[in-house]
This record gives sequence, structure tokens and C-alpha cells, in this order.
Amino acid sequence: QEAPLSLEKSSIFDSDIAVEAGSGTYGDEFLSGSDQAELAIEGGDATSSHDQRTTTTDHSPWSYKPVCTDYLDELGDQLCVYTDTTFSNGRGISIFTTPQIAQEFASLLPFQDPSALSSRGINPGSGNVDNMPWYTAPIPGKGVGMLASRSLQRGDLITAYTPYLLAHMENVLSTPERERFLRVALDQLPAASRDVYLGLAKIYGEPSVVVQDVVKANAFEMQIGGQMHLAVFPEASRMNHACAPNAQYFLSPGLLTHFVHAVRPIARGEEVTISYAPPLRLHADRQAYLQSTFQFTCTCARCTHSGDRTLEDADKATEDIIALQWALSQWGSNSTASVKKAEMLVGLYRQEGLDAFLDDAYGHAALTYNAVGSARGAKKYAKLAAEAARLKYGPDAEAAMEWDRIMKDPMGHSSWRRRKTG
Ligand SMILES: C[S@@+](CC[C@H](N)C(=O)[O-])C[C@H]1O[C@@H](n2cnc3c(N)ncnc32)[C@H](O)[C@@H]1O
Repeated sequence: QEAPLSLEKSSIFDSDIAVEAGSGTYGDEFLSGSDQAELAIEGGDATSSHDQRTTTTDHSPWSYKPVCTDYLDELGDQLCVYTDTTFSNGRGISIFTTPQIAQEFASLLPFQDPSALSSRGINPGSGNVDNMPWYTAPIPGKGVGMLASRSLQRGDLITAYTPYLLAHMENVLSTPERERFLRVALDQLPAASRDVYLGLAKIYGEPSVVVQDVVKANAFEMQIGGQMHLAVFPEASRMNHACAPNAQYFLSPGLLTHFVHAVRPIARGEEVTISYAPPLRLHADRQAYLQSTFQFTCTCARCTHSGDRTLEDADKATEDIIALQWALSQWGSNSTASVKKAEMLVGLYRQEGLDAFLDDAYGHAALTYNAVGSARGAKKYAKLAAEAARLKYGPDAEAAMEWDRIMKDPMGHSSWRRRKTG
């Protein structure tokens, strides 16, 4: 039940997390330790390619002549900067990718049909500011955060925005070289967008690599043209992490859009959070990951001792979830799977605030009920699993459609009566 990789968030460059949790992954290719050492020696001229740009319209749909690297043997191609300053009513978009993939970008609906985004409520304009379900404000100990401007229910859309910057996830250029091109990409954006970008959170605070620093702290992975790209969505970038988040995101490569929905009721004024870390890792592991990748210590409910509940209790609940999921995945004759265990699993997910990941629990429950011949239980949980999968992977996700099929025809599924009792 893992998401296809193309729908994973990359909290910048850590594929390990993407595969394991369907969640935050900021990996290390862009700004590795060795690159940083190199950077200190070489420095970087952020604007040297700038004079190559022109304002002619010969490069449609791009606003400037693409600024390109040399041919890169490792990629079998060049990488170039492509900017459309008119994209989405002048919001703009800059892409650093190969010429071939740039063509694939240009063939996507948002480039083909200028109304495709606004007609879907994507990138709501600043004129709608009063209707926006969110606002940003400083949050003690967390920098800026996003808060709900009205009460929200599970399934409510919170944000839907396109990125300002997308960068091919290559590991070929040196950090200073990459910075030079990404700086062109940023400089070619409309000034308002460029300023917002530069105001986003950073990890290193090193001005000579500021464009990559913002990528490192804020990017999500999006697969376009068969290639993973890192994408910075400035609005969604303000969402802080929680290990039991009240919101879930997915990416739609076809619409170049990052969507966020509430996964449980959120009160007006409450902070909106997503998860950057795999939810089923133990506390120390999650903290180590968040510290090494983002340089913060999580103080969310699953990471703090509160009342009678200790961190050991929280880890015990996580271990129970893992053990139950393992038991429910066993299909041999000695399987101990039972509907009682499936109900316990659903209860634990809810108790732990893992509403963003309920598709896993509901999915196990649907199959477990189906396996003992309870079409009613299977339908109930397949419906819930489909809804939860759509919040996590998007409306057209294959996983959601599979749950739809089980909901409509439980007996037609291979799990039907596969276990005799339960
Ligand atoms: C994607 S940004 C989130 C928005 C950010 N707070 C800002 O000011 O723009 C990621 C950065 O926010 C901070 N952050 C996110 N979640 C946090 C949390 N739960 N506690 C403390 N800091 C957090 C960390 O500095 C992290 O590198």
C-alpha cells in the first residue's frame, strides 16, 4: 500500500523516507557535505549566466532564452533554465531540467490551458484573501507556521498551489554550479515571487547557496517526464511538521500542484501540520531524522511526555501498530490475523492521531473482514480506505481505485473467505 514514488513528498532529498513512509524526504544529493567543502573553496557567481537571457518571445512558452549547462555525459543531455513569467496569472514558474523534459512540462495542462488552474481553485489569487482557509504567523520555537482561519473538517481542502521553482534531481553538478543556474531560475521569476521564495525557511543560512538552501528546507519531490524533480511550493512551505499531523498532502504532477487537506477537525486558529518523517518510526529515530535533516527537535504530542503518558507509552503504541500490521499481513495457515486485531489497529491509529495515514489501518481491516467472509465489514472499511487513500495519494490514485473495487464487489476480490475464521 505504498504510494507510487512520484507522489511522495521529498522534504528534500532522502529517498529512504519516501520509500518507507510515503512521507517527508529531504535527501542529501543537492547539498552534500563534500559539495559544501567545495563551495567554500570555489564560491559561486550567482548571476554570471544572467546576461544570456533575452526578452524575446521566440522560445514559447518560455519567457526567456533557456540558459544551459554544457552537455553532461552522466545525463546524456544538457540542463537548462526554463521560465514562464506569465504562468498562472503572472505567478510564474522556473524549471531547471533537460530540453526533452521541458517539452513534457510544456505539454501539461497548466501550460496548455491557462484557465486549468484557476477553474480548479488552484493558486487562489490575492483578491480572495478573506476566503482563504489559512494564514501564516510566527509560532514559538518553530519559525513561521500556517494556521486555520476557520474551523475545518476531515476532507476539507486547505491549500492547492503550483511551485515557483522545480529542479531536476541530478547529482552531477557541483553545488556552486547548480547554484548559478538555480539563481538564474529565481532571478527570472516575477519579482514578487522571487522575494517570497527568498523569505522562506533555510537550513544552512549560507547566502552563497541560498537558492539550494531554500530547496533543502522546503522542497517536495515530483516526478515529471520520468524524472524526479524537487519543487518548492511557497505557501505549503509554511506548514510545520508534527508526528501526528492534522493535514495530509499529495502532489498532482499533471496539474503541477501540491494539495493539502484536513484529516481531522481543525479549530480556527489551530496550527495546520503535515508530517515530514515516517510516522511508524520510534521517537528517537524520528527525532534523529528531523534533527539531521531539518535541524529541529520535534515537540509534538507524540514526542513529549504529557500527563500520565510517557514517551515509552507512545513508542509502545507504535510498536503495537507495527506488530498488528505484521500479523494482519500474514496469509498462511498459521496466520493469527483476526477482525479483533484489525479493530485494535484502527483504534490505535486514531488514538495516536495518525489520521493522515488511516488508509493503512482501514485497508488491513477491509481485507481482514473480507478474508472471514464479512462483506459488510469489508465494504465499510474499503470505503474508508478509499477516502483515506485519496487524501494521501490523490483522487485518481490506483490504491484508492482498488479499494473502490473491493467496496463494490468484495466477493470478487482474492481475499474473499481466504481465512476461514477470525
Ligand atoms: C518547510 S519549513 C516550515 C516553515 C518554517 N517554520 C518557516 O518559518 O518558514 C521547515 C522548517 O521549519 C521548522 N520546523 C518545521 N516543523 C517544526 C517543528 N515541529 N518544530 C520546530 N521547528 C519546525 C524547521 O526549522 C524546518 O527546517
